[in-house]
Amino acid sequence: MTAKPFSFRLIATDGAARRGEIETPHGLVRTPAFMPVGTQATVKAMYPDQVRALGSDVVLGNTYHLMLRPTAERVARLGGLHRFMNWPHTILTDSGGFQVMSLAQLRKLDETGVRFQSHIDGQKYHLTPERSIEIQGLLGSDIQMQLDECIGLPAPREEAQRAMELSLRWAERSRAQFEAMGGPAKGQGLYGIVQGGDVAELRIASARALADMPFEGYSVGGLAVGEPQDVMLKMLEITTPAMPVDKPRYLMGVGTPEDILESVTRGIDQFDCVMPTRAGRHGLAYTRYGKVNLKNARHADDPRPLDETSDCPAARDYSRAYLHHLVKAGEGLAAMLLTWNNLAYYQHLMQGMRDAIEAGTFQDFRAAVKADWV
Ligand SMILES: Nc1nc2cc3nc(NCCc4ccc(C(=O)O)cc4)[nH]c3cc2c(=O)[nH]1
Repeated sequence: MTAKPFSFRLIATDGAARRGEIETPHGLVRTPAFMPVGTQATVKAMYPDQVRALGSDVVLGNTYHLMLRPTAERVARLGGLHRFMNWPHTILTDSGGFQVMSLAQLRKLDETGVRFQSHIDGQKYHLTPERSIEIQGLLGSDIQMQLDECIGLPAPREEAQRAMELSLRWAERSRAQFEAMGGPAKGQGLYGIVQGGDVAELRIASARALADMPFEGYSVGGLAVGEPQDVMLKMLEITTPAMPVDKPRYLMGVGTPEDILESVTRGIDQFDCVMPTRAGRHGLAYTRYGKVNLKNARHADDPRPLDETSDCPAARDYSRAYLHHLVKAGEGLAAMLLTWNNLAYYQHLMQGMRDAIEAGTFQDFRAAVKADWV
C-alpha cells in the first residue's frame, strides 16, 4: 500500500512572501510555519497537546541526540517517534551533522561522513549520509534532511566551496538511501540543504545543483551561525530566487521574531529555532511589545500580565510580579509558563503572517508588528 505522496501547494503570494500548505503522512503543515524544537523527543517544559493547541503543525526531532539515546532502533521497536512521544502530527528531523559539529567530541570529518565520540558517554560513532537517512527512517520522520557540512561564518571562500561541494555529494548519497528505503512511497519528504557560506555564486551554484535532484523540499543551511542579520538576509535575497518556486523552503535554526518576519518577506516557508523554548527556561518572555526579562527586579511589584490582549493563559492570567518571583525562586512553573507564552507568541505571529499574505496585506502587517516592538 503506497501512501499519498508528499505534496506542497502554493495558496497565495504577496511580494516574495508565500502562503502554502504541505501534506505529509501525518497531516497538513500551514506555511509560513514555525516548528518548535523537540530535540530529545520532547518540546521542553510543554505537553504535546499544549504545543498542538498553540497551532503547531510540526515539531523537530534530532538524529544526533536520538541515535545516542535512546537509539533509533529502540524508538523503532517501540513504534516510531510519533508513538514514542505521543505526537500524531508531522515530525521533521535534522540529519545530525550540525549537532555533531557543535556538540560531539573528537570529531573527524572526511568524504565518508563524520566520526565522533558521544558527548554523553564517549562512545565512538561514524555518521554517514546513508546512516543518517537510515536513522531518520527508523524514527519514522515525515520530513528528513540530507547529511551536510555546515561551516561557521566568516570563512575563507575555499572552505565554503569545499564544504558546499562535499554537501552536494552527500546530497546524492542521502537521496539514494532515502529512495532505497522507500521514502517517497511512504509519502515522506527529503530536503536538500543549500550551503555556500556568504559567497553569492557558491549559494547559487548549490541551489541550482540541488534543484536538479528530485528533493521534496529545500533547506537554506549554513546561516544563523553567528553572522550579522544583514548578511543572513542578503544571502536569502540571493538564494531563494535560485530555489524551485513549487517546493517548500526551510531556513534552518532561525530565529528571532524579527528574523522570521524578514525571512518570510524574502520567500522562506519553514522555520525552527530553540529561542522561544530556551528563552522561556531562562526567564525571558517574548511579547507583542518586545522582549521582557523577568529576572529584572523592575517587575517585582508589577501586577500586569505579560499581555492582557492574549488568549494564552500564561500571557493573560499571571502577573509579571508573580513570574518574576517564580524565576527568582527557580520554580519549575516559571519555565512552563514562559515557554507556553513564548510559543504562543511565535505561533500567533505565524498565523498573522499567513492571514496577511492571503489578504494581500503582508507589508502593512509587517510594519504594524514592528511598530509595536518598543
Ligand atoms: N543540517 C543542518 N542543520 C542546521 C541547523 C542549524 N541551526 C542553526 N542555527 C541555530 C542558531 C541558534 C543556536 C542556539 C540558540 C540559543 O541557544 O538560543 C539560538 C539560535 N543554523 C543551522 C544550520 C544548519 C545546517 O546548515 N545544516
